[in-house]
Amino acid sequence: MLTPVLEAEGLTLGTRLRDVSFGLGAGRMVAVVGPNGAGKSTLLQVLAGLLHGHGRIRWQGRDLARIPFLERGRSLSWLGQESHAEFAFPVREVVAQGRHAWGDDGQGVEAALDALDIRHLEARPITELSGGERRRVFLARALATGAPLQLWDEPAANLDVRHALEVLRLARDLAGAGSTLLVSLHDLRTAFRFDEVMVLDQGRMVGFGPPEAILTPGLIGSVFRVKASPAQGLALELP
Ligand SMILES: Nc1ncnc2c1ncn2[C@@H]1O[C@H](COP(=O)(O)OP(=O)(O)OP(=O)(O)O)[C@@H](O)[C@H]1O
Repeated sequence: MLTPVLEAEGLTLGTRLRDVSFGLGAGRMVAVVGPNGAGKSTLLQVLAGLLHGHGRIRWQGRDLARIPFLERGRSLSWLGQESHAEFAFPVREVVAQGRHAWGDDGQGVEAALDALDIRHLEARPITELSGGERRRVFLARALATGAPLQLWDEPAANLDVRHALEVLRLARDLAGAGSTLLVSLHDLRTAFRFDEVMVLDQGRMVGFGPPEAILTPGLIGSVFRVKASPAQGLALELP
């Protein structure tokens, strides 16, 4: 097995996260699933250094908490669950904020505007966009960081079917270029398109591995309390 680039050991935060340990390889696309309140957002925020619990996090073998602030900003990017915007910055400026840790050099901003299909919105105040448009702006900001570790909390929330598929393709392209992605989501069928899936339930990790091995009808039944059948559902693809 490849040496993990991100290692978590015994992550604990009250009852929200209980003794969660795992290792993620470079270029892996990992889905985090679990019922409401399972701890998905909490885990991503702990990894991003926004919440502080117990346990250890190592990035490329180094204690993440000891990596200097700007270097951490270049290494990891966090996309929060909410797409609320407080201030009326133009879209382009919000995307460019992703370059803060690089001295606001503006690199990658053009590519991010195109990748998230928001170039036509670049001069608009972010406060005057729809929920899905705002989501794409924040995703573009995360992308512009160029960070090799992307932590995305429900990135496709509010996105139409086409843009949701594009985000999935973008994630795959990033992983193909060597980035590691940890992405929380609710759609279990989408989770099958990831390399690995991590299942959280009441703060505990109850499964981690290839989706086919983990998302069995038995596990889905016990964690989500729904009956799952292995039959294929509606399949949607980009043209
Ligand atoms: N600010 C907070 N203070 C205390 N407890 C919180 C806070 N935010 C969330 N929680 C609790 O932590 C637990 C995990 O919440 P979290 O947001 O991580 O779940 P989630 O899996 O992301 O859920 P969802 O699918 O609803 O987004 C829940 O029991 C929740 O009530």
